[in-house]
Amino acid sequence: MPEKVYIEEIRLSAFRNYAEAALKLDARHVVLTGDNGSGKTNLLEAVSLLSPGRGLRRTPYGEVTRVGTDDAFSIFARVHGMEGEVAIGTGAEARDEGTSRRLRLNGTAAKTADELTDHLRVLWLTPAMDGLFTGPAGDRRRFLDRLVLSVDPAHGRRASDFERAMRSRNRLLGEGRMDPAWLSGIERQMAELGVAMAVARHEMLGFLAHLIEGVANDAPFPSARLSLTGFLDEGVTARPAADLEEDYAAMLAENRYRDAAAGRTTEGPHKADLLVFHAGKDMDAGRCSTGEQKALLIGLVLAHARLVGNMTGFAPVLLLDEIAAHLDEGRRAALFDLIDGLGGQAFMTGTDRMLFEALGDRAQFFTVAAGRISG
Ligand SMILES: Nc1ncnc2c1ncn2[C@@H]1O[C@H](COP(=O)(O)OP(=O)(O)OP(=O)(O)O)[C@@H](O)[C@H]1O
Repeated sequence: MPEKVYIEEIRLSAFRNYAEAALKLDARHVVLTGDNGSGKTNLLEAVSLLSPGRGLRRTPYGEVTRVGTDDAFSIFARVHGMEGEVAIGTGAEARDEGTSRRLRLNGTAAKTADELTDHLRVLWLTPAMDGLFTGPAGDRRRFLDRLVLSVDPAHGRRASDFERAMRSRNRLLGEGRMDPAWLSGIERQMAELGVAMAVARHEMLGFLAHLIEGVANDAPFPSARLSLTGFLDEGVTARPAADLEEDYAAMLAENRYRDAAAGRTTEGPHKADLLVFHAGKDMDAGRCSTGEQKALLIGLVLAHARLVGNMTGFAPVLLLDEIAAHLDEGRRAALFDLIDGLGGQAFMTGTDRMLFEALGDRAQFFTVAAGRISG
């Protein structure tokens, strides 16, 4: 069983509907119940900001800061982390800050938010992800990239470097500057980064497939079969990276005039799509029922959590927003056992405390009402 990482304390200031709030925790799971709009998801969002990126809602930081306050939001947490106890402080520099936040680890300014992954990994499942299988490919790509990022923090840097190179290429093409030497240099860089991204994504699918295979057929959550399409496809696993880079660089060179006319790069890792099949029914997830899709998603997130635990030796912190709402009693109890079996700390929300009864004393229970938390 992987070691447990858990949040011992979290304090919020000027965060969403919280003026000030503090939560002291032991290593158990955390159940937050309260009415709609009371602040349950906001609290999960604060925990999600203990990982790199913009958190589970991906909103600009200016919107996160409490309306009507002059000070920017801040979050402080004490975590029993992967390298022992750590104090994490984060928040926006200024009230209207959109895209950057400061981060201190044990009182010292961190160079990049990636340093957070040395201490804890945070994974989440929210109702906003319910449309994942039927929504745009970009959402599924982002979902997959987050999976990769949680075991391979360098994936984020590769993706942003690729984006930057692609923007330079698009700009040159858009301005009609068809300088072959300059373009070839950029395209070579795009090829290296793009193939590395594709390989990392395929590797993640391989790991997950291996893990899912080991799950019994009668498990309460159906198994997913995953594949990638839209960029290099099967070739990624079958051929050496150097050959794939050659192919992609050649493709980019050949597409220059077409891409100039389209105003964008038409082929690349930014065009990939994650295909999800309900393995038991051999059915495209997008055509499964709402309940089946939710169950598939839960199964996928739990498999991912197990993978992170196996690969790092530490169980991730799980944020499960309204996880119990649409499950019958038997499935709920089975879900809690599965979550507990992962060995980490899970935060779960719902409107009704009764839904979480089967957790018993495996969880600490809190009530949230209008931006206040009580035990
Ligand atoms: N920047 C902000 N300043 C003040 N309040 C905000 C801010 N952003 C969001 N809110 C408010 O926070 C409230 C709580 O939202 P939250 O999503 O946490 O509710 P919830 O308890 O998860 O509810 P539900 O059960 O409906 O999902 C909402 O009423 C929202 O308007």
